[in-house]
Amino acid sequence: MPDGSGSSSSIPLRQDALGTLKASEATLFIATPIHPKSEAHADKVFGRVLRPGVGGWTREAALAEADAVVLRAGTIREPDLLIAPKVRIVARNGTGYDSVDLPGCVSRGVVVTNVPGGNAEAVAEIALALALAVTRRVAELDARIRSGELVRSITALCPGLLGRTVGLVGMGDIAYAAARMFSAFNCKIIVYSPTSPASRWVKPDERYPVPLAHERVDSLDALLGRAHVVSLHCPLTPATRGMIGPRELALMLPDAVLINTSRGAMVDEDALVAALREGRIGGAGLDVTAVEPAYGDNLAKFAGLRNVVVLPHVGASTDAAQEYGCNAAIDICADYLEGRGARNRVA
Ligand SMILES: O=CC(=O)O
Repeated sequence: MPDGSGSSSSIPLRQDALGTLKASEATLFIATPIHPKSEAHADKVFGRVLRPGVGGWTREAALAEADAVVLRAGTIREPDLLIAPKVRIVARNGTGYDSVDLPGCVSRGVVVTNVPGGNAEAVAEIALALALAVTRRVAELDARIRSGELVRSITALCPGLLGRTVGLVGMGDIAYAAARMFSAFNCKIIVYSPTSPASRWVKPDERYPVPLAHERVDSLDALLGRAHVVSLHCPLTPATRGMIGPRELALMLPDAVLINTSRGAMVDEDALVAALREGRIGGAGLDVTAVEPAYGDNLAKFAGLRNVVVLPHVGASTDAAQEYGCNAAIDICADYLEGRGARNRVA
């Protein structure tokens, strides 16, 4: 994963070729709707804000005019870049940037940025919510009583979360926030990351003034063999795509629960469904699926599985996270166009 210090590409940046531009005279393209307060912020900062489907603008026409793009949901791919000759920056509100064609941007001198950490607490909350929902059978029992079934409490026994071992894969801001939250349930935190330095896990920060008790394990296999909850918190890269497949599922404890709030493609869903159907693991909580949106046929494979809770990729969808992250992406675009550099640059 890039370190955020910018790429060393020899391709000249569009910004350098075109010179700086006042945001108040520039055009911002907001690719998909963002938090209403951030929509208003964009209108204040930029001279013109274009939104597909608003004021007669199509996505194509707006891209052709835009100097900068703010991306929340959706993607910016090669065909978009081909029709966006003026775009100098794509600013993603979010941690992941797999939705942006990075090589395509780099080859055109377009800078890409993200907002790391801006939604860490929000995503961690959803990881915790999913872990509770699955280990306490919340969604299953709700669905059963609503369908008219009389459920006696003695038939609803479950392992619960208190004191269990939570294995976090990844050591970024989201994993850190998740570790703090799971710690409140007296969980033992074990973490595995092939790449991350662990500095902030031992140095308290202002939000968590005591060092975070955790044990770092040196392989994914070691984590899978011990964790009652396995929670994924790494970016989707060629190395992490399909990282949880049949072999890894077979290494998990028989009552273990898999939580994925990162990217669906990190899990081999067919192997996961087979493991769940055969009762080889305890359950799964998925905020992300291989094919999104989680709707209609995309969800068919999970039909009838009571031990799975699926959400429509809402980890980052709190008011606070969205307003903060979208405002940050807008400000990053303005700063960059006006010559103050590209904060959180990933390409
Ligand atoms: O999915 C959400 C993000 O990338 O922040």
